Amino acid sequence: MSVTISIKHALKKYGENVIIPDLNLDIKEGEFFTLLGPSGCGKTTLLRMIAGFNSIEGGDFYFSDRRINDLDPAKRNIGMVFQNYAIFPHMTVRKNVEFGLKNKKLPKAEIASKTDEFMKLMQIDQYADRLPERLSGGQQQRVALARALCIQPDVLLFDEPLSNLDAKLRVEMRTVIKNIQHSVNITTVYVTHDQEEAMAVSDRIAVMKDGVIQHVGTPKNIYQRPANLFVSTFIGRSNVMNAKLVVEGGRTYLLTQKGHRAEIQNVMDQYRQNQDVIMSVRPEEFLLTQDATVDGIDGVVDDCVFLGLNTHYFVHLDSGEEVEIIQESSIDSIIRPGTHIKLQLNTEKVNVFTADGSANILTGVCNDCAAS
Ligand SMILES: Nc1ncnc2c1ncn2[C@@H]1O[C@H](COP(=O)(O)OP(=O)(O)OP(=O)(O)O)[C@@H](O)[C@H]1O
Repeated sequence: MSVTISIKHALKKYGENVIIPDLNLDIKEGEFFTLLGPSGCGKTTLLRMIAGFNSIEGGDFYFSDRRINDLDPAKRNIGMVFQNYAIFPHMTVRKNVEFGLKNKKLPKAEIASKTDEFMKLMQIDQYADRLPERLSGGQQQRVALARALCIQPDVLLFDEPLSNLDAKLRVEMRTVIKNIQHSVNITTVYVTHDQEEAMAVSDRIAVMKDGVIQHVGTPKNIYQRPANLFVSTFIGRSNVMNAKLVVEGGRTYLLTQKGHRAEIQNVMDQYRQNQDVIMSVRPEEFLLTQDATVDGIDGVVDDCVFLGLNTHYFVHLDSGEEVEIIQESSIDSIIRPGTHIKLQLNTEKVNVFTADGSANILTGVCNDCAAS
């Protein structure tokens, strides 16, 4: 049976160092939930608190209605696939998979049938009698996954499970993990620092920094309406520029450094006032034209990189700012370095933050964090 995970006011310290000051989080039943953030932000620490391997200095952890703070890790019914939680090298694939079932002291026939079932599910049944050293990295992770799944856990925990694999296998294995998770529907917490991996597998993502959750939302919401400047620059690429918000006659405009003005509709009421802001634009969201009569931001192409489907332009704006623009490639319209161009802002696609970067001032930020 799958469970919800609820974390209320979690506090974690190592000695005097506060790693997680006050964290609140609600994970839904059957959800694929990812903790994403830069190295050292506390993802593994939080995962290990959920697993029961780390002490909890404050707060409450629940699996559904059951408080688990003092529950022994072995009694939490958790399946784990950790980067350094390697499968046993001296045991065959079959013995590795049946390990958890033996610990549960299930009848022999049930152990054999469940082991077969999960080796088949993970497509490793043909290697049942091999030792792990004769398997590829991807196959070894399939063994780890089969071992985690066959005990029918309430919760699955993954800590950077793909980081030892090469790029191609990482992409293949993340699809395997996502599909298996959806078919077994077990509440899953997945730790990674790779934002593309997080976007590819997750139902929802929590972006963390310094032990504090910055934004909880679907991959699409986090990408399109990041809650603050940190999230905007950590997830995907963003061009960040200084701008001013100008309110005139009931209308709101974004004024860029060289005086270009574009009307913006979706500013939250409490922020609708003249103020310095930071504007962030995804490289694919600029409209770039060579038409000098268009009302746009002036710049000169410094470099262009043709990458097949897309062409990347590096543009020097008259304000001194540098931006990257991605356009779909078209054989006859590659713009050469040195060309004067105009950039138009699609104000529905830009994000605008307070001058300190701490908040997105546009509507549409959906922060599902319990603490917010
Ligand atoms: N056993 C420990 N004793 C003291 N400090 C620790 C211990 N484990 C982790 N830390 C510190 O806690 C902070 C968070 O570490 P944690 O491993 O949770 O980060 P992370 O986000 O998972 O990073 P990474 O992606 O590099 O694994 C780091 O500053 C780390 O140095």
